[in-house]
Amino acid sequence: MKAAVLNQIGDTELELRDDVTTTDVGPAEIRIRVRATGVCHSDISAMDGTLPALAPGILGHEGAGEVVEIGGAVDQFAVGDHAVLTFVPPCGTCVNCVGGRPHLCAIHSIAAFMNPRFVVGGNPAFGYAGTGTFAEELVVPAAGAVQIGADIPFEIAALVACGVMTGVGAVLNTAKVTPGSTVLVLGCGGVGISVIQGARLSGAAQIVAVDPVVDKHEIARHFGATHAVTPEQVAGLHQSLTGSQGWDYAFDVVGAPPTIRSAWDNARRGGTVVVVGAGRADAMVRFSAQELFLHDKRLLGSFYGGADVRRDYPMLLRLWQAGKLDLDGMITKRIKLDEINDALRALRDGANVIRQIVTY
Ligand SMILES: NC(=O)c1ccc[n+]([C@@H]2O[C@H](COP(=O)([O-])OP(=O)(O)OC[C@H]3O[C@@H](n4cnc5c(N)ncnc54)[C@H](O)[C@@H]3O)[C@@H](O)[C@H]2O)c1
Ligand SMILES: [Zn+2]
Ligand SMILES: [Zn+2]
Repeated sequence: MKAAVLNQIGDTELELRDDVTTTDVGPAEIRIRVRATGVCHSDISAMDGTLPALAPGILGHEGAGEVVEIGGAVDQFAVGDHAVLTFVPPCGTCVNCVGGRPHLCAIHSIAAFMNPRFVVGGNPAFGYAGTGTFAEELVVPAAGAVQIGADIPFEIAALVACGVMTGVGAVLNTAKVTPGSTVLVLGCGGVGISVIQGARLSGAAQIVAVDPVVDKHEIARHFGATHAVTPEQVAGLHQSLTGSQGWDYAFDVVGAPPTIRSAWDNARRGGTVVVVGAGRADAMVRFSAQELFLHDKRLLGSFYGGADVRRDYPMLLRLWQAGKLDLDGMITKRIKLDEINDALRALRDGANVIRQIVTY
């Protein structure tokens, strides 16, 4: 089959090949024919070494498709089912799963680092984050997919698998934004726009979107931002909009020390700071020992939007069906796998794209 292969960490291009295969479907696994996948910044972060990944490998982790084969012990899927993938398949029995925090389950994620599920030119190759949706087919544990209705377009379903779950989930599950509150969102990519939509759904009274790419400001307003500015303009709004008190909630959706620091500085005393952006392991953010207690702020990390995928994927798709969550509008461009390197370049260069979707 066709797939885009990352040969080594540090490569800026993926190699398009048509001789890629998967491993056989194990008893507790399923084979999915990928029908749509988004391109997320975390794919670029795998290529440049910001986030852990193994090479050779197949990137892509925001996908949806059709079940085409099931293992002997799988009873929750049938061939022909439509499904959304997840890069954190919950094992169901570990302390995190039992404790109601299945997005922190590491059982399948660790296994994915040890068990390559692709074969490229006769050699084993890893699926990024246990997935690998830049391939026409992939094999995942049955827990790595959630069944959806056949009436939901695959491109809409794909968005939910990472960006929308992460962004809306950071608002609803992690921060628990309350009606009437004020929200600052740093970064207006696919995940940041999802944070803006989550804040709008939560009834936030003021949503200030920040992005250096001015063309994204109008898009941010379309999705619910009440104000949209460049990073340089934040200080002015801090004064004029919040009376120099700061915002109730501040989200970093970039993952760089300056934006994390800005989220902290711009949250009000007693406010909530949420780090959604995924930064490098060696990038440090400085806080004084005094400010951490004195301002009584909540500094929260948000991994995968605190997702309980079996609860939250259907919830997000119901919101879309009800016209309350705009997913169609997040698709800037539909492309074929052959154009994947252009799409990665556009995202890396900060072009005016929210989500580019590969359809198969
Ligand atoms: N927490 C998680 O589990 C999780 C899941 C998915 C993605 N992520 C991370 O979320 C981040 C966003 O992902 P994305 O796909 O939306 O990326 P993206 O590239 O589409 O968007 C990032 C946006 O940040 C903007 N930006 C750059 N510098 C800025 C600054 N100084 N101030 C404000 N905005 C700035 C860019 O112009 C761009 O619009 C990435 O770090 C990604 O790896 C985290
Ligand atoms: Zn992602
Ligand atoms: Zn678990």
